Amino acid sequence: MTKYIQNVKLLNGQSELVESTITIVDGRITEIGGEQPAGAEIIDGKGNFLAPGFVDVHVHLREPGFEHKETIATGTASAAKGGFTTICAMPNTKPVPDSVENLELINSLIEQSAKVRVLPYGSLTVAQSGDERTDLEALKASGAVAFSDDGVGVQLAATMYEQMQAAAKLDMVVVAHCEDNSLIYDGVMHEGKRNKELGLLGIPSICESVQIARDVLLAEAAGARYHVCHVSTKESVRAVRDAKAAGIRVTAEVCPHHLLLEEMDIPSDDANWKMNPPLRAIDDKDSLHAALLDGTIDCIATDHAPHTVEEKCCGMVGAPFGIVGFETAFPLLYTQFVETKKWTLKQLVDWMTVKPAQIFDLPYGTLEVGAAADLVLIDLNQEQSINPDEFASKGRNTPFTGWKAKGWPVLTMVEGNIVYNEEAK
Ligand SMILES: NC(=O)N[C@@H](CC(=O)O)C(=O)O
Ligand SMILES: [Zn+2]
Ligand SMILES: [Zn+2]
Repeated sequence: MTKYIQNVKLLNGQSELVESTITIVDGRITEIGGEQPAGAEIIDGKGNFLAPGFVDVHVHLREPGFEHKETIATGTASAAKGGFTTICAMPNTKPVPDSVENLELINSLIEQSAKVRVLPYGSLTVAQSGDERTDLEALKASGAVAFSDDGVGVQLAATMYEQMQAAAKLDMVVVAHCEDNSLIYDGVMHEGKRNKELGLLGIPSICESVQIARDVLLAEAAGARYHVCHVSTKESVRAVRDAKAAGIRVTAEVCPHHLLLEEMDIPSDDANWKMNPPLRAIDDKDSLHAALLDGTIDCIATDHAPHTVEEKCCGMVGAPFGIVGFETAFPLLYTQFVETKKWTLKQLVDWMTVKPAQIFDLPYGTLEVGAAADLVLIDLNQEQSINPDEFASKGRNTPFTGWKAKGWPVLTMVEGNIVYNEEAK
């Protein structure tokens, strides 16, 4: 089966858009800029920008166990609509993928209903309880992309150290949600200025940064590959930067919301602004930008975390942490940072494709000949305002309602198959 996408613009190494074509045979890219092959199915790119499908190494699909928030079907439909073609699913489901049996159950659910490529994490501890360690070798053999207890921090240094040693033997990455439970202080937002104005308890920056500082030293001692989730504070940035300078094998991700928002943007006690880690101070936000630009932070990940309207209805105190991310990530980052010339389009695309793929040795996020034809066509001129009622996700929990943005995906393909088409709406 041959497909030929004509009339598209591709990025070159100088971040310029150049007219081209893509030929796909049996789900793989076979030629870039070639002539139309005889008998090919023709797809008109209509002059839109064509990028590698986005790779998101931090997402929550909620199934099994929390299908009222999201399912693999709705979560992957949301990913496809946002231009994501490979996503790594976090293990805070019920059951937790802490055994071969549970991971195989998740694999079979993915097989049944995923619209994009889903690579599941295995957990670091049984039931993510932080006590009993999981069998990482068995989880790897059953297809775990990496290991994480995301949703909670690993409290005991020895547990983290021993799992890092086990992961190092397997040449696998340990992925950490860094949060010291003794430093949460029942907070629901950042401990700074805005929480006092709103009369809400705050989570201090050290809650995150001290655990990162601990972990990079453990990773050094274990010789492990260590990846930090959703970095949010300037002290965390410094810990990662210093660790990299010392030759420790650490990588890090940042979420769109931490690049776009800070604590003072929170309009009121509204749980659509509640996520973990919380929106920090403006100098934290600035340091995240500097860290992306200097390579301290390697990539962008959404931490797509859907919850129900009922759970998010009634203020921050009772609500769960988390906001959705797939369908707003690219348009917001493109509009706010590429259109304004802070970043090049190539930088943004690399942070959402090859950079995350490299951390996990994934062969995705590239348009090279021979690669899987995972791609997204994006209309860079189309402007829309964000309306959660139009999300393919079950989640409506976003702080970006009403924001105007350009750069909307119009067609997404995984292995040459169309998984989202704006025209089919
Ligand atoms: N980020 C969040 O605020 N919430 C995530 C958990 C997590 O990523 O730590 C969730 O699962 O809802
Ligand atoms: Zn987390
Ligand atoms: Zn998460």
